[in-house]
Amino acid sequence: LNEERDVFWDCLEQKYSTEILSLDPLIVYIENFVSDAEIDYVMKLGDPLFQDSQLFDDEQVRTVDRPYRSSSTAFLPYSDSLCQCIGQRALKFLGFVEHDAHERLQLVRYYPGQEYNLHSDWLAKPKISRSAQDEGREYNRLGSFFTYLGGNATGGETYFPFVSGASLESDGKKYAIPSNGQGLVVKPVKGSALFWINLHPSNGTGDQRTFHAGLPVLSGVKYGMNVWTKHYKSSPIIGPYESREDLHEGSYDD
Ligand SMILES: O=C(O)CCC(=O)C(=O)O
Ligand SMILES: [Fe+2]
Repeated sequence: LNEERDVFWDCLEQKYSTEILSLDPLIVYIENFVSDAEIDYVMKLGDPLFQDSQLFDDEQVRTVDRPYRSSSTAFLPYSDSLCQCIGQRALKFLGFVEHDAHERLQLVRYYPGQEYNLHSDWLAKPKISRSAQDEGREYNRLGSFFTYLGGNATGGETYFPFVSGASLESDGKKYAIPSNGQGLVVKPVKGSALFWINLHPSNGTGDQRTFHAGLPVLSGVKYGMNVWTKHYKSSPIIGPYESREDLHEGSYDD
């Protein structure tokens, strides 16, 4: 039944390319962040695990809030070898930015009419980690990697209303200025990812300008994948950064 789970992936180097869409807050477009084979695999892995997407309320309790967030979510097992490769790829991307650990990978799925209204990925109160290696430590979500996994959706762009728009030279295939002229919309192109920094580097508080939405899917289905990286309270956000190797194993379940 679960034969996919027994596949062991060696971490292959993935050749991706990057473009900066916004410097402050930092938003980077990453083309080819995951391969088609990786997408096929995580979609099969996640397929039986989808449940109604949840939100955190003010007390950090998970709740379902439709229609605010009407999609489905599948948490992927941290122990899976490909999930670990993708997680390490994300952490390596961070370079001199704190990259001790990330939350469990999660898939999101939107059917027509489904959306995720305006929200921040950072949390108003720090989260308390429940993972084995950093249990009890307070953290917030420093980096967001949102990867588009395909599904032939129309609509379903990711919308940042408070970020300066894309260059007028952009052809609109990857990202564009929305029709109202305000902000940035990024199209769900299979294999591409959007990376941004959620917290103010100076003090670790949430950056309001990173509020964003997953716009309603008009037709087809949209799949995405979240990888959120952690900033521990009282750690420096920007290096020179020496990562703690002992934290690289077994971080999951947040
Ligand atoms: O669906 C999107 O385009 C964005 C999803 C998102 O922001 C999230 O899952 O936190
Ligand atoms: Fe988000």
